[in-house]
Amino acid sequence: MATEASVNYDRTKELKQFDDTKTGVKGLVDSGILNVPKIFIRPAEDLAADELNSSQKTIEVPVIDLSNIGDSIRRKEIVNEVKIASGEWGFFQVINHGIPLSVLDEMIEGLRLFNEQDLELKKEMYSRDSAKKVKFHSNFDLYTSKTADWRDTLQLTFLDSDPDPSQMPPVCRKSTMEYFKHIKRLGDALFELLSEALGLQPDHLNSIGCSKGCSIVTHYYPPCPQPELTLGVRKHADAGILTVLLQNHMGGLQVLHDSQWFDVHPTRGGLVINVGDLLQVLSNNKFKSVKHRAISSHVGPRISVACFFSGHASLLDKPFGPIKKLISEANPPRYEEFLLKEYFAKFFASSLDSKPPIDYYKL
Ligand SMILES: O=C(O)CCC(=O)C(=O)O
Ligand SMILES: [Fe+2]
Repeated sequence: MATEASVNYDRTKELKQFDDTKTGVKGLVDSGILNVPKIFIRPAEDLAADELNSSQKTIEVPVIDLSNIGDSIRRKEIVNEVKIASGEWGFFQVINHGIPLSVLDEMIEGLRLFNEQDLELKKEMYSRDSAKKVKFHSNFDLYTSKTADWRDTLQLTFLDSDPDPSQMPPVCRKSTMEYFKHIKRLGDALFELLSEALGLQPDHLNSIGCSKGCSIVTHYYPPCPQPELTLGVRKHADAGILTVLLQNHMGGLQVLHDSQWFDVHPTRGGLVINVGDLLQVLSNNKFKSVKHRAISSHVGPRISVACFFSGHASLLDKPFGPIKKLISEANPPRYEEFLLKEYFAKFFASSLDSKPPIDYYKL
């Protein structure tokens, strides 16, 4: 039954008003709001589901130490840990991955400066233009989702080239270029481990272009006056191949495991790795792409940097599906082949809370 409040609520108008400010969630917080606007409030059934999914946890998201990865005995152990974590959790953290702490800290600091700079400067970069490789906005799916998330995003997409420094916001240009260089190298190393964990040659995933082409999507989660009513990011699985995530010390990321939410505790110097839907497809369900979310908090900001490896742009027109070597009579394909171009078109036309595009290709 429509209540007086719902009759008087013009969601589209409120979304547009928020979008037109071009200053995102941080702009709202800076204006001194004390209540979360309705466009961000989660439906009552979502809030109730949280009660069911919270209980005492005695296990933790796996942490994998990559030191001595060149040692053949240690490497076998690491590959085995990656195999178990990718198959059971779809999530793990890596430590001693070779990226200096200063590079991680400077990346986070550059983003803090970007988000906390003069609002007028940020406004100039605010855009929803899909052709723009570098843009700032809040909620890529603002107009298609049921609930907006309490976060702002600076997105840097490079599917067919390396980043162009001249396109980067000056305040975080140097730190982002440096981070990108390191993350590409780590991506290659992770895809080698994942290939081995699937029983393939180490270069298999890299040779099909998995580590080429990535988007660096950075998030700024301002403090929230009523964190119990909204989320930093709704429950979703990542649509790409693999995500490497750097988070600051605030915490808030949670992963759904055995129908329960587990915190992914920030580990100093650690990076969170998660299997995306496309790696679940490539692995023919040997690896799991799992749902995760970020909760909001009275304190902040929380800052995170997701590097989405989604394959080189040249893969967009080629058939994509489970790796042939992983298919047998006993292990038939779980997905039909599809074009990544169509897959991503579906993803960008929908919202994080709608049917994931891989569901269209399940056999
Ligand atoms: O900020 C985080 O910790 C999670 C971000 C995330 O899941 C995403 O951007 O897909
Ligand atoms: Fe995600």
